Amino acid sequence: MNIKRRTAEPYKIKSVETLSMLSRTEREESLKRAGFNTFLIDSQDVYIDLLTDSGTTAMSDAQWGALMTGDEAYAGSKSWKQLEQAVRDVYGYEYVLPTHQGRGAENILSQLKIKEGDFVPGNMYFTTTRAHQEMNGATFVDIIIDEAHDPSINLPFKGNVDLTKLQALIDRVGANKIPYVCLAVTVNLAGGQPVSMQNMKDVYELCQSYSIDVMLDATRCVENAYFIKEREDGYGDRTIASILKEMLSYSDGCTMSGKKDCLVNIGGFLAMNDEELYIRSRELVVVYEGMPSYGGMAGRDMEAMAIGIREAVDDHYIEHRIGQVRHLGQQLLDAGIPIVQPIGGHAVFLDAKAFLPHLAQEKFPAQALAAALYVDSGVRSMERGIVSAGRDIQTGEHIKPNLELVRLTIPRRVYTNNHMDVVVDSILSLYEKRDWICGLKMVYEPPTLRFFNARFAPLAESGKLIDEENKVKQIS
Ligand SMILES: Cc1ncc(COP(=O)(O)O)c(C=O)c1O
Ligand SMILES: N[C@@H](Cc1ccc(O)cc1)C(=O)O
Repeated sequence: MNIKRRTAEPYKIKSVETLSMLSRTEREESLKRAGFNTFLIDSQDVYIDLLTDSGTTAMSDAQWGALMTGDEAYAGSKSWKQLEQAVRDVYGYEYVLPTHQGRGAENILSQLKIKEGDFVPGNMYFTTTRAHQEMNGATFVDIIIDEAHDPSINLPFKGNVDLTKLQALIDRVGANKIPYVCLAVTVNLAGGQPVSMQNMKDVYELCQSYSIDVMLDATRCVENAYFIKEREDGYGDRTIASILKEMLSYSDGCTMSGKKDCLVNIGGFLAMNDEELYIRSRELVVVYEGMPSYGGMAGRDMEAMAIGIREAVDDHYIEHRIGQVRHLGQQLLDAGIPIVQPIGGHAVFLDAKAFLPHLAQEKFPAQALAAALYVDSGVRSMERGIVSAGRDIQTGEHIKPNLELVRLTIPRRVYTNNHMDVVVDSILSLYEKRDWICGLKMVYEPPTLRFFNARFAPLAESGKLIDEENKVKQIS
């Protein structure tokens, strides 16, 4: 008999947190209070929280144990030494500075490197990263391959940079107007898509020939390493740790949100090999974050992060992590639900344009779908479409991204595959009722990073987001 052997979690559960299970009416009320924005729903009203994989990790017993050993000294904390050493060992950069989270590092890097009128190329934008670049006077330029903007194209390395786009930008504006290339591994908004080792090498070589730095957004770099092991020739027998080290060697430094691939609930860092940049960054760390020996983190947080950095490169951990995301995504694909392909590293992304073709993009289909999913089952997801893209800084018009997505983001080591199955069932049932889901109008719009706090209302006259009783087919 040909038995397909299954695998299970490479950990067992030592402590549990009870989930709240509201009635549908209670969820409808909660959503209304939240202005139909899943960011504004109280977490106690959520059953399965797939809003983000950021800071939502379950820590290991070793990490919890280490909290007690945290050195809370204002200066020279020994916990900082542990963290610094872990970054040096696992990531390979010479200089490290702690920050309270990823955007703390983005702030410092952008302030130091960007001058008014500069251009920062990147493989698709990320909200906070672009906000810091723009606040410092730069224009973000997207240099990701075109295919990344099409949810249905299946490519192994859909996060790759199009080198002709990078070369064209250098030719157009000149290398001296490009302070650095911001290379994300993986690419969050493209669907958690990886960059190949070859592409990282090529970008680095091209940049070196023009003395342009390559600064990684290393937030999900371990997930990227896994895809290289799985998909790129010559890496199948290598450890994740060695692939990761090689990846980062094709860069001059990185910003890191420790809340993802460092397996902790808070923290981040800025790392680099250039001593001069390090000294200047240290000056800003004391202004914005705290002493360079804690940077906004408690000593106990740094102890936990030092351990998380090493745990994340365990081959069994990462194989299960990516496997769980696929467990969710593959069932949706098999059932014909439109999702971004291939399935990425940290999340499954529903293609809201294809799910709700009756809603024009100005009616916020991804926002409406995320809200409808919450009503259906208490599963919280996140809009990643026109609301997240914001407005063009020049024209003030909505930026209309090709990708209008709902992100189902899987926290690390938190949920079981049974939870994933519940999510699948809810999405399948919603797909059957999709015609009855109406669009939204934005009734409050904050000026920056609007998706966090914006408020919406249903466009349907009934005021109902899903009119199941009357089965009213919604048209745009
Ligand atoms: C790709 C990427 N870069 C940067 C950040 C910023 O990190 P943080 O949330 O820790 O500030 C995030 C998440 O916010 C992210 O997903
Ligand atoms: N980086 C986290 C938290 C976050 C969410 C949305 C943002 O636009 C910014 C930050 C995430 O991607 O989930």
